[in-house]
Amino acid sequence: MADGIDFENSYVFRPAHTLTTKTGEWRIPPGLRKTLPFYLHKPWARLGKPILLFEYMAQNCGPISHYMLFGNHVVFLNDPAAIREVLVNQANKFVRERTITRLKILLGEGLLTSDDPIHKRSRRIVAPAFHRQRIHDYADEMVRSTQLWRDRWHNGDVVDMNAEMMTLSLDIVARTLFATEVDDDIRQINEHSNRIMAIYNYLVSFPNAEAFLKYKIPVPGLRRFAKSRAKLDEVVNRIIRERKAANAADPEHADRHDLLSMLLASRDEDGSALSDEQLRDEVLTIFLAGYETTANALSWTWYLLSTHPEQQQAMYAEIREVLGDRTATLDDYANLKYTQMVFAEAMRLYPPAWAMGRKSIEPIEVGSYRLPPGTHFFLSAYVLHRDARFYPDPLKFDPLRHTEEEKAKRDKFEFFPFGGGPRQCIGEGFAWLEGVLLLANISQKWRMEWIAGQPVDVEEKITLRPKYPLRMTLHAR
Ligand code: HEM
Repeated sequence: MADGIDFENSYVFRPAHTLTTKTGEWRIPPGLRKTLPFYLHKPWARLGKPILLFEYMAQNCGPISHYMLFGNHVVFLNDPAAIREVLVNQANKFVRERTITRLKILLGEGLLTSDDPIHKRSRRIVAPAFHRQRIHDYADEMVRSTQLWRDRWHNGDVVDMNAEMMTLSLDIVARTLFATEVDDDIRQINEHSNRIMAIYNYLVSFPNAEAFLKYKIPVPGLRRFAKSRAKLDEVVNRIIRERKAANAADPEHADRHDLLSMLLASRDEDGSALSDEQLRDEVLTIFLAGYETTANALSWTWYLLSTHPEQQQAMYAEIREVLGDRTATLDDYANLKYTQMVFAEAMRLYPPAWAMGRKSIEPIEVGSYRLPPGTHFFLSAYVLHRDARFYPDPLKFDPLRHTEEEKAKRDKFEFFPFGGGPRQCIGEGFAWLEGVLLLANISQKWRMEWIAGQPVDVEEKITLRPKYPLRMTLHAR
């Protein structure tokens, strides 16, 4: 907790205290004295900038802090042991938080949005599509896409690297999920999911949007959403229908080594498969969860490399040594150690899934506190990864923080860009492989130079996007 603040007499802060209600006695962490909207005039409580709020809470109230919002208790955790309690040890006492459950209006009961028991079953059925061996099949497609991409650039081109990574990552998802290039269908999925993501914050804040949608009550933002969702349904359902028909006609070639083949073939222990509706939900979930996160991780990596020529050169030296003029493939992954460390360090500073939330359904004991059911818990990899208690000189880009030796010293929840526990990212292996192979194959041919003087900031939407274009000059090697 910050020194020198008189919590007892502060107008902003309130010390830890005991609260007795009809349902029990609770021990509330230190935090804000009044409900959050009361402070909206403060620079740290600006709408749409929750990172500022979380940083402020962690700095002033310590690793476990509290505020009230619309009658709900909200707790922010900035402590690895407390985060482990929520994500792993007491995971069964939590459900998804509203910022994610609201996505159900788009993703239905897919892996990302559902709670147990639906989640457990989906995870069992979808898991084989992400097994190590299977991900290795996808590596070829990742490499092929990247090769085509890097050959399209010209020496001296100036590009917005975020736009480039979004399109490349989309191509990779299209090839690995549907065994197709970015054709008209994929473009439509992309366009309509982007439209929906653009109004995501509005959708989250809209009270009872589900009922408005169900009864087709005409509200402009929701109408736009419903239109895009109908288009997405049409395209995704058609892709699934056509694939099923093709498989029925030619069962021998049903496995096209893509994610969709795996989802169609997967069975639960009792032999049951995903229904058409579940297939639609999972396909859209994997599409959305899989492409923007990786694209943002890579965009931030290029930004850091282009502004740190020494580290960019060190990575290139490794790539030359491991590959010579060969293209990096799956077998090279393990030897591209510095490249892996660069990707890790970029995700430390700019974790694409910058925050996670849970809502408790039982009393929760964490640290020396006890919170009632219905409390919203938030944790942020962005805030914790930049905490000097865990990373000295935290803003310095230093890939050597991720050597095997350093990693062995670290608690899992000091570096958790992929979360943890039963909801840990199912695509983590996929993302590491895509990130490292793409960095190696592009760096082999290109050096990036940052164009000085541009503004750089984060935009904390559902993922951590660059707020402005990341413009850099490409130099052929
Ligand atoms: C750098 C890239 C990525 C990052 C940083 C990332 C991060 C995360 C995180 C932190 C979670 C857990 C959220 C929570 O606990 O609330 C998650 C879940 C998930 N991710 Fe990823 N992800 C990435 C790439 C991918 C890819 C490539 C795929 C699929 C191809 C994917 C699919 C999913 C799915 C389906 C879930 C929900 C899992 C569940 O709840 O069982 N992600 N991701």
